[in-house]
Formats: sequence, C-alpha cells, structure tokens
Amino acid sequence: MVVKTVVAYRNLIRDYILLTKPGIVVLVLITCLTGMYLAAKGFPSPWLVFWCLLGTGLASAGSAVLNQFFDRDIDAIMSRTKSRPLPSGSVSPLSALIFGSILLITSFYIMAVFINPVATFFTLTASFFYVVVYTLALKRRSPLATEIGGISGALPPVIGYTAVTGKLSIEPLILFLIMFVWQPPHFWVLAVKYAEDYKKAGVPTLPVVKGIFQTKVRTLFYTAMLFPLSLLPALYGMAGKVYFFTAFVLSFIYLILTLRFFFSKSSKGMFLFFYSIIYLALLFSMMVFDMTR
Ligand code: HEM
Ligand SMILES: CC(C)=CCC/C(C)=C/CC/C(C)=C/COP(=O)(O)OP(=O)(O)O
Repeated sequence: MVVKTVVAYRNLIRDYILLTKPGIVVLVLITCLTGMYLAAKGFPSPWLVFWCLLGTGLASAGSAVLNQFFDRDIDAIMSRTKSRPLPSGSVSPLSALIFGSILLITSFYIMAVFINPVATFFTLTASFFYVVVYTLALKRRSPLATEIGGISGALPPVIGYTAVTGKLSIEPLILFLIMFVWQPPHFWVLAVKYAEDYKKAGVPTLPVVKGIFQTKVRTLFYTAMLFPLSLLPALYGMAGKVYFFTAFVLSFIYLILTLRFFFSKSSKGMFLFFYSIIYLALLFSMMVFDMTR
C-alpha cells in the first residue's frame, strides 16, 4: 500500500516535470546565462544569476505547460506526442492550466521584484509569443508559426543580457539573431520526419504545406546563414579566437550534415536534429569559456 502510494507520487512528479519540457528549459538557461556573462564580462553577481535563471526557467517551463494545455487535442493525434501527460490522461487539463499559470505568475513576479523592468518586459514578451502568438494564433494556421514563434525562443539571451545592463544594445541583438536563425532548421528536420503526423493533426508545418524538398532547401538556406552569424560575436569583441575557431568548425560540421540531409532520399535526420541541440549548447558555452579564460 505504502509502496503503491510512493510510486504514484513519483509518477505524478515525473509527469509534472515532463510537462515543463525540461530539456528545452536547460538549453534556455544556458543561453540566458551566456547573455548575463557577456554583459557582466565575467561571472555576474550570484544572486542576480540565481533570480534571473529561476525567473527565466519558470517562464520557459510555464509557457511549455500552457502550450501543451492548448495543444492537448492535436498532441493526442500525433504518435510523437500522444503519450504526453495531458493526452495520456495522467494529468488533468485543469491541473495543467493552474500549474502553468502559477509558474508564469511566479516568474513575472521574480523578474519584476529581483531583476529589472527591461528584462521583465522581455520575459513577458517571450511567454506571450510562445503561448498566444505561436500556440493559439499561428500554429494551426500557417507554417510561418515556426519563424514568428522563434521570436520567443531567441529572447532568453536578451533577458540575461538586459538583466545585467538594464538596457538593450548590439550584443544581445547578435545573440538573438543567432538563436532566431537556428530555430527553423532545428525544427524542420523533425517536421520532415513527422510530416504525416502533422498532416493528420491538421498542423500546417512547412513540409505539409510546401513539401519535403522546399523544406530541405530552406533548412539548408538557414544553416548557411547561421555560419557567418555564428562568427559575429568574435568580430564584435564579445568573444575571442578560441570561440571564433570553435564556431567556425561547429558551423562547418552543421552545414555538411545539413547538405547530407538535403541530398539524402530519406526523410529521417535524427542525427542532424540531435546535432542542432549540441551545436547551440556548445556555441553559447564557448562564448562563456572564452570570456572566463
Ligand atoms: C520555433 C521554435 C522551436 C520549435 C518549433 C521547436 C520544436 C521542437 C520539437 C518539436 C522538439 C521535439 C520535442 C519532442 O520530441 O517531444 C524539440 C526538441 C528540443 N528543442 Fe526545440 N523548438 C523550438 C525552439 C527551441 C528553443 C528556443 C530551444 C532552446 C533554446 C529548443 C531546445 C530544444 C531541445 C533541447 C529539445 C530536445 C529535448 C526535448 O525534446 O525536450 N527548441 N523542439
Ligand atoms: C523565456 C521563455 C518563455 C522561453 C521560451 C523559449 C522557447 C523554448 C520557445 C520555443 C517556442 C516554440 C515555438 C516551441 C515549439 O514547439 P511546440 O510546442 O510546437 O512543439 P511540440 O510539437 O513538441 O509541442
């Protein structure tokens, strides 16, 4: 009896953690911390780091929970998502709505009280774009949802940077641009693999609307754009030679893998998808490493 209750609680906690898309939260936090590091030109005040990472992490987590609350009908149709906590029935929609709202309200409170108005504004904007603009307004209507939704995903380093400086400048905009251009190819590789799934659920992703070939062309185009963009931090004095060299090699490998995906007859590019995540994590970590040396 006791063992059963403990297992039930453990499963419930696991489901609530899964609802927050924890893998994405980790990468969001790495990019946010990089923004803070570059702004402070070294390790910023530990309390600022603590509150800013907590606030940004809660915003990312809360937005992901609300995204799954609103998407629970289409998530139940797609094989990739049908075992998520909401479609599988292990968490009720009302509980998810309350949980996501509490996470978001706590995030905005922390950012407003412990950080500053500019970073709070960008946190609100990121959440608004993910939940309202991407999930509610665009995802079921247009393939442009991916690019416009990318505004949300590109804001975490801007939140980190402005948490330290309190104002916008060219450096956070460069980080924004890198992340903005990184997101569509990151997603389209998956969208190609699951094109049938998205079609069945009525989600007009690029492969569903324009076909696999057009999507592969655009994936290649965005990855090619990412190459020069990834070098900008070194050219603007935000990072040094070690970063420049690493970014060059990482972007070169990314381009080669994307070319392989482009010419491949298969629509499965899971290694490329995995590489996109490693790429961004290493790129941003290298900026911090080069600053700390
Ligand atoms: C337009 C924006 C984006 C789209 C459409 C998108 C889409 C996706 C999809 C569909 C998955 C697979 C999830 C699954 O298998 O259940 C995924 C995984 C992932 N994404 Fe993205 N993503 C976007 C932006 C971002 C951003 C901004 C980050 C972080 C900075 C990120 C980090 C990750 C990570 C770490 C994973 C693998 C871990 C996981 O599946 O939870 N993504 N993304
Ligand atoms: C601070 C803050 C709010 C940060 C959020 C950053 C972030 C990760 C944004 C990405 C948003 C996005 C459009 C995800 C799309 O996946 P989807 O939800 O359509 O994917 P799915 O099909 O797997 O559910």
